[in-house]
Amino acid sequence: MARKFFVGGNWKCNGTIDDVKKIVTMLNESEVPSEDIVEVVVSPPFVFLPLVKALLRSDFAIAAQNCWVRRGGAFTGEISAEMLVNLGIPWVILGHSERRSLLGESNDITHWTNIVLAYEPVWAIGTGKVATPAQAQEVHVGLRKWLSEYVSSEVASSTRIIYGGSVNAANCKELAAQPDVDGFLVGGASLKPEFVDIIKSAAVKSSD
Ligand SMILES: O=C(CO)COP(=O)(O)O
Repeated sequence: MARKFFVGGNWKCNGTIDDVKKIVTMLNESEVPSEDIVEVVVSPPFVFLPLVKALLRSDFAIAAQNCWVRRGGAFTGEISAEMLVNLGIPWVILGHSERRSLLGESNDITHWTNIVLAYEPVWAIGTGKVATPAQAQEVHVGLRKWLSEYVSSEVASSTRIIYGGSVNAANCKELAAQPDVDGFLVGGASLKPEFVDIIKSAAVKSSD
C-alpha cells in the first residue's frame, strides 16, 4: 500500500492568540491537494489546542507536542493521552530532539501502530542548514532497514518516515521527490504562508 504524504507543522513554543488566529486563517484559506494525497497535522502549544480545534478546517488534524506516558493522576503539570483524545486531538509528537536534549527524554516506544517516524538531524533544526535529498534518502532507507530487522517487514514498508530540519518552500520539492521521504515535520516555516507550499509538495508523489 502506498504511504500517504504527511506534513506536520510543529509550532514549538511560539505564538499568541492573535498569531494562532492568523496562522489558522491562512491555513483555512489555502488550496492544497486533497486528503487522499496529503495528511496535514499542525501542532500548537498545549494552551492553544482548544482554540485551534475550534477554528481549523476539518481536513487538517491537530497534534499535541508531548503527553504524559501514564494515565491521569497526581502528576502536576502533565497532560495525559486520554485528555488529548477527549479533546479530539488524535496525534502527539513524542521524543523530539529538543525534549531529549533539554529535558532528558529517551525512547519508550512499545508498539508501532499509527506511528509516523521523523528523522531530524539536530544540526539542521532551526539552522537553515538542510540535509541534501541524497542524505535524507540514505538515512530514511537505513531507518526502514532497521524497522525491517528489529520490528517487521510490514512495519518497515508501511511506516511513514518524514524529514525535519530547515524544510522550506525552496527545498521541499527535491526532498519530497526522494522515494523514502514520506513527508515533513516543519518547524519555523510552519508558522509562515510557505507552509502551504510545503503541503503542496505532496503533488510530487502523486505525479510519480
Ligand atoms: O524541529 C523541527 C520540527 O520539529 C524542525 O525545525 P525547523 O524546521 O525550524 O528547522
